[in-house]
Amino acid sequence: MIDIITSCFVIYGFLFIEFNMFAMNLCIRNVQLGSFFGQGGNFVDYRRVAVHGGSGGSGCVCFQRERHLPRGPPNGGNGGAGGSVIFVADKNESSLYSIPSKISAQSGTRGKGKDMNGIKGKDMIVRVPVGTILREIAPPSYEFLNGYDADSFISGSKNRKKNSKNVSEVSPDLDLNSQVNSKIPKSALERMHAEIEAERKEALKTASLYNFYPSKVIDPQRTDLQNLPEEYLAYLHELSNQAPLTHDFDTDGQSLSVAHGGFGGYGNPHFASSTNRSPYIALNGLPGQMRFIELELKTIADVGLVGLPNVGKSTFISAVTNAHPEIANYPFTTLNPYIGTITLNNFEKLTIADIPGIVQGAHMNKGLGLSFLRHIERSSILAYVIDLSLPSPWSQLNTLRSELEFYKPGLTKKPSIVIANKADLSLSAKPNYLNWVKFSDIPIIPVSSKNSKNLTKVIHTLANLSKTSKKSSS
Ligand SMILES: Nc1nc2c(ncn2[C@@H]2O[C@H](COP(=O)(O)OP(=O)(O)OP(=O)(O)O)[C@@H](O)[C@H]2O)c(=O)[nH]1
Ligand SMILES: [Mg+2]
Repeated sequence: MIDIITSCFVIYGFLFIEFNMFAMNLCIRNVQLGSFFGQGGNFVDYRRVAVHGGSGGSGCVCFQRERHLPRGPPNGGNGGAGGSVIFVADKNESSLYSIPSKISAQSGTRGKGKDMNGIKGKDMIVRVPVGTILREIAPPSYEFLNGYDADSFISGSKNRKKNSKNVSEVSPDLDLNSQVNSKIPKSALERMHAEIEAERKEALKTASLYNFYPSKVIDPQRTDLQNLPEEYLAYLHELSNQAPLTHDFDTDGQSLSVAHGGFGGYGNPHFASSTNRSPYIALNGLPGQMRFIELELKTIADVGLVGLPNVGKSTFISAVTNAHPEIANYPFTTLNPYIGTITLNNFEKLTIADIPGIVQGAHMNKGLGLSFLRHIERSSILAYVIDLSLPSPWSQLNTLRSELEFYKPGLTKKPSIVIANKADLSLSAKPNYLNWVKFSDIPIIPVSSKNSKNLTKVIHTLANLSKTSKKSSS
């Protein structure tokens, strides 16, 4: 049991410092991200966050005292539990921009006399867009930060630093023994002193879970110190053995408690027994869970529009849905994804995602790179928007397909169509189309998004494809 307690405190002591450093580091990163996304509004689709449940309040040591009752029964209240950090998927959110880099829930307050229990800490509710994927990551390492020395924060933290890369890698037994063994001196007397010191430290660690009445001296030999309540031990065990978390917030209203609040300590009535009717001990509250997570927003739309820059993707989505991204005659007008919705004749909804343009070599970070493809990765249908007025328009499709395959092999296997846009623009548009349909392996629909020509045909085709893919997946 002492091992569990020791490991908890070692891990949590260190993680607390990691937690603050992590948040500090993210502040630096966010400034950089902010300037990048400054041009395209407040859109952020990736965040790393440190999450901390509130600590539990301590139990109280107190006795009923009245004029006629000089030695009354114990009446110290229990500490309030810490609040939890709860993530909720919200369809009204569209970006991770407002998620802070460090999220903590409120701590519980301590218990008071007259059986007054502490107040439970408030839960912290964090709203994330539907389509957010949450993954737990290892606590970060800060060796790259100049001048940061973990040892200056915790005395004797060398072993912890070595084991800090992954919580699950930390073995409490190993850690403790290596600390003790490394200090074993040579002479018998010194060895005995070291053993006594190690025992005393262990006893104090156990004792640190307790809240003693101030005038009482801590006696590490007390056997009642070992009788910790089951639920308290279960929580300590949970803290040191928490399983890594992954979650996909794919429906509106879905919620997940990411960091539980700490256990509130019991007041002294909990320790009253037939042999000890005036217990002078209570339990301290326990720290809340701590996790380091990454959030990645992968939009969930039925149809993903993919195309080179300036081919008319935004013009198309503006013409058929309620979304109105900026349209202009230069490349990279759109810098963030936009989601538009069409209500079909049967009142079903079809969502379409418009993303920034992709250029040849985007997988080598040309243009805006390929990271925006995460927003069409989960679409069941792909619609390639092609500028039909340019010579050999099919080469645009080849470029797009090869870039999509670079991003995620097999992505182009989804049901697809070509929206051959700007069919009104040049005389070559018609012959281009007639040549292409002869060998194309996917349907091509010539349209003019600007003049709203032939758009109903596109909507019907997309609606049918969506219906078939929904049927085959159910
Ligand atoms: N003639 C004609 N022009 C079009 C058509 N569709 C779009 N355009 C024009 O093409 C230009 C680019 O349109 P956008 O919708 O901004 O293109 P985009 O693909 O979203 O561009 P990026 O966001 O930069 O990737 C604008 O000047 C539009 O008016 C069309 O069907 N016919
Ligand atoms: Mg655009």
